[in-house]
Amino acid sequence: MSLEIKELTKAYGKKQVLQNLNITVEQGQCYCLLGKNGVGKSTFLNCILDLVQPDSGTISLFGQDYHKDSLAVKRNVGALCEDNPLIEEFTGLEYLNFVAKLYKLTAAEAEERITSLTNYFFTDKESLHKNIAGYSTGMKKKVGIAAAILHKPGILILDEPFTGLDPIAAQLLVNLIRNYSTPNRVVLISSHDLNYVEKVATHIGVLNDGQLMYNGSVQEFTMNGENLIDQALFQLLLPHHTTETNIDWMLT
Ligand SMILES: Nc1ncnc2c1ncn2[C@@H]1O[C@H](COP(=O)(O)OP(=O)(O)OP(=O)(O)O)[C@@H](O)[C@H]1O
Repeated sequence: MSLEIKELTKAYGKKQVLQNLNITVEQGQCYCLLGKNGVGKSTFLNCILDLVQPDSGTISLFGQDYHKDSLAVKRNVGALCEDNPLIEEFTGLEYLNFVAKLYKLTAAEAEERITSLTNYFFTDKESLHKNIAGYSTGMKKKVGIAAAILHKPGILILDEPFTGLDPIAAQLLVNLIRNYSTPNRVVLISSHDLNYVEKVATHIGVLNDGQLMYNGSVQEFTMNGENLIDQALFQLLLPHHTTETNIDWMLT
């Protein structure tokens, strides 16, 4: 068992966001968490990353939990957070080298991995010598993704990884995620980009009202490919969606 979340509960003030969530993601799986805006996907991922303190519940990664040895757990996790915090005064290369040092990569490892990842994602190498502050959203995202996998973490957590990427970069990321999902690793993604989710997910979780409305394989979710993921998701969520306001004024 690789990533095991039991009875996870989180409220912000009176707003109950997660209620007794139970999720297990096994090695080799790419688990994609779906759900409407504000349903708690980032909160859930941030609890796993120890960035948000849950009210109750346990989180165990490869049998270890944060209470026993938080550094050992964090060494084995790579993350792209939704707000993708980088050090904007650094150039892209400086930032990636800084992250490589944090993870104690050797100079040779850092050189090899940073060169290959930047060659993979960036056609404009010049930009990597410029400050991140001047990067576009997509360029920042590529740096954030490269930083997340530089140390080859056993658990890779990506919050909205496709948002802001151009179609070519998004397809490169699809290929990278597929290659990264080896039988000994866990990949956990939150995304609204169902076309890309379709290409990488082995398992799906649908969060709604603090709980999982679906938690299982893609095959079962799509009825062995009879539905696309977006059709299956609409069927699940639309009955729970109310539109109280009409917008007919726009028609005239
Ligand atoms: N630090 C915070 N303090 C108070 N409320 C918060 C905080 N962070 C998130 N929330 C609230 O918790 C709920 C879940 O937010 P969260 O960002 O986890 O949702 P999400 O599913 O990731 O949304 P989206 O798909 O729009 O990114 C929202 O109602 C949000 O307003």
